[in-house]
Amino acid sequence: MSLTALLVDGLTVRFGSFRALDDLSLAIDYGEVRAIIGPNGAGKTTLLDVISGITRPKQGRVLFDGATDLTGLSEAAIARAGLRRKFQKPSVFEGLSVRQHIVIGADVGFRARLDAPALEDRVSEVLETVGLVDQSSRLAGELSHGQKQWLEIGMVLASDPKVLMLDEPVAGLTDEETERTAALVRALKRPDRAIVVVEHDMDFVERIADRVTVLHEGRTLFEGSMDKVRADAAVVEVYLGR
Ligand SMILES: Nc1ncnc2c1ncn2[C@@H]1O[C@H](COP(=O)(O)OP(=O)(O)OP(=O)(O)O)[C@@H](O)[C@H]1O
Repeated sequence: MSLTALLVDGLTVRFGSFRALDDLSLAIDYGEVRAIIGPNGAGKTTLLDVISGITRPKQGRVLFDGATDLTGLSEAAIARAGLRRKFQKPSVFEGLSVRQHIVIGADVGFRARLDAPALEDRVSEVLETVGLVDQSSRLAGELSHGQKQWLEIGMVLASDPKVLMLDEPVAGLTDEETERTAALVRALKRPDRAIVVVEHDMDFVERIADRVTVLHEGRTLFEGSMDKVRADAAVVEVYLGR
């Protein structure tokens, strides 16, 4: 295993003549929680779209685990390699139970198929981690917005991802739900996993991120701890000061 989980190398994505990503390079290590922040249109979602195989770059590549170039692979192949994403909008199956969701996540996701007892253990462990044990037989459609977010995190977690991407995990959550989500994200940290979080809630980012990358106009404006990010004049100018 390489120390670097994701090496983003000279990525350029164009929509017409507009560069959503402009020769962007950055590295994300195993063991860290990395927040990607920046103003609307900075390219955060586009970056996740390239990593997860939804958008093809015009130039550049994304190396996973020091060896695999993701930019030529399908979304399914990238997911199978262990890179998983929770999208911004919750999209649970309203008529399936919480438990069934986690089984689906474990079953379709697990790189080595689990036998029945191992699957059972995995599902129980994930329900415990995301705090939904008491809700396990409820229908997903009956859950609160926060619980739906945790359920979706549970689904991706069930596949034991090497790279976990969370797109705005606390948008629309109450303060208490946001706090619980921060504790959850910290609990998902592992030496053999990289966690990448796109978020606009700076207090949340401060609580979860080991390092923060600030994007602006498709490029890295600043990278460092949240303390340093808050103190950087250029970041305050284009984003935090607004
Ligand atoms: N399919 C597309 N076609 C044309 N333009 C696009 C497309 N997808 C994104 N863009 C543009 O690329 C730019 C970067 O968008 P992106 O969604 O990556 O920004 P973001 O940093 O995630 O913003 P936000 O915080 O608002 O989610 C935006 O100006 C957006 O309008």
